[in-house]
Amino acid sequence: MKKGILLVNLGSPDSPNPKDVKTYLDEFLMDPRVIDVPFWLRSFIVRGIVLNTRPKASAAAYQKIWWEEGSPLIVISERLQEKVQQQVEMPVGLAMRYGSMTIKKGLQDLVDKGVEEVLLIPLYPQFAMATTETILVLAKDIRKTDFPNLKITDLPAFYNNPDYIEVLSNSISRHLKGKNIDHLLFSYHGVPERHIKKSDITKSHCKIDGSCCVTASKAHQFCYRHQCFEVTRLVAEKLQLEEGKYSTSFQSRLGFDPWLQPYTDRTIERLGTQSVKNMAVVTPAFVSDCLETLEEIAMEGEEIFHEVGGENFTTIPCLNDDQEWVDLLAKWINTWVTTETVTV
Ligand SMILES: C=CC1=C(C)c2cc3[nH]c(cc4nc(cc5[nH]c(cc1n2)c(C)c5CCC(=O)O)C(CCC(=O)O)=C4C)c(C)c3C=C
Ligand SMILES: [Fe+2]
Ligand SMILES: [Fe+2]
Repeated sequence: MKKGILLVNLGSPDSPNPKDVKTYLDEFLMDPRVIDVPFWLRSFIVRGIVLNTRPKASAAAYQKIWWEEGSPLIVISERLQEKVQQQVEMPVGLAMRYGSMTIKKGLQDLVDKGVEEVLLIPLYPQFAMATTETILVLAKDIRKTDFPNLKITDLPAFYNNPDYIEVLSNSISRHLKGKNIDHLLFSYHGVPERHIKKSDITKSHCKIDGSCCVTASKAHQFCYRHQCFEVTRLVAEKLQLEEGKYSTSFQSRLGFDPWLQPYTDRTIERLGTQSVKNMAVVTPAFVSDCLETLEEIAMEGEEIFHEVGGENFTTIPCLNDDQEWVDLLAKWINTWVTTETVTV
């Protein structure tokens, strides 16, 4: 069977103009795994409220980070795709969950090249229903309706894979070389607390208290919160970070429901106020730089830090098309080719 790879990332608007941003946000926020309330309520919230104001504000933010070649997230994902393609002997495609580069087109391109078996790689280290799950569910629906003979296997969340932790740790070390950092903040994209409870396969483990995420449970296979704290713990161990000199927070909350805490903006403010002068932020929920890293952290985060007296603020780039990251993806792909299984 001829094999192929489909890398899948989140997606971006076609342009940073309010009209394109609105189209993109409509598709994104109407996804029942992103805003997980009944359709009528989601329509009311998204189409009746959010889309009346947010596209203009989001477009202004996108305009600050947009590159000549396009959206950073898309351009970086394309660079990654090209580099992975150079390392493996089967077609490597790229698709986005939202926007014009659809999963259907990505699968069609592979099928047109004679591919019969696809390894789908969601470009997220941690599992979340708003990211990995929505990709897998959509890909399976598309397979059923359009490509019934195509075999699809997916790469599971790789948050605790030792090679991934090493690549991430090496990248952090490289970007902090020669810098004197008082505090390293691991900032992950937030999700509503409700999402964590919904993904709990035991239905009783995740209480989002101080202990559930550090108490072993099979719920952790799908617990975004646990997986984020694990990345921090494993990287801190690898880099021998001193207790108290690093912490975890969650960014990009939207709406009024409780989201995972502590919140990144308040954490940066607190650290700056508590006399941290030199801080760095790493964002391991994203493998490609995007609006959330380039604007929310590198611009807004830095501004908050300086306002409260902080001096040096370093935003560590995502893995992007880092050669060690490319090599690791190629290693996972080649393992799948030779063993027919994917375990990370
Ligand atoms: C209820 C809303 C949202 C949930 C839940 C959510 C989860 C989530 N998102 C990412 C990764 C990215 N999100 C990005 C942008 C973005 N996210 C939301 C909302 C939710 N995300 C919105 C409305 C937006 C658009 C921008 C804005 O208006 O604020 C991006 C950047 C995309 C880009 O084009 O650069 C990424 C990447 C993860 C990993 C995640 C859950 C774990
Ligand atoms: Fe998001
Ligand atoms: Fe947990």
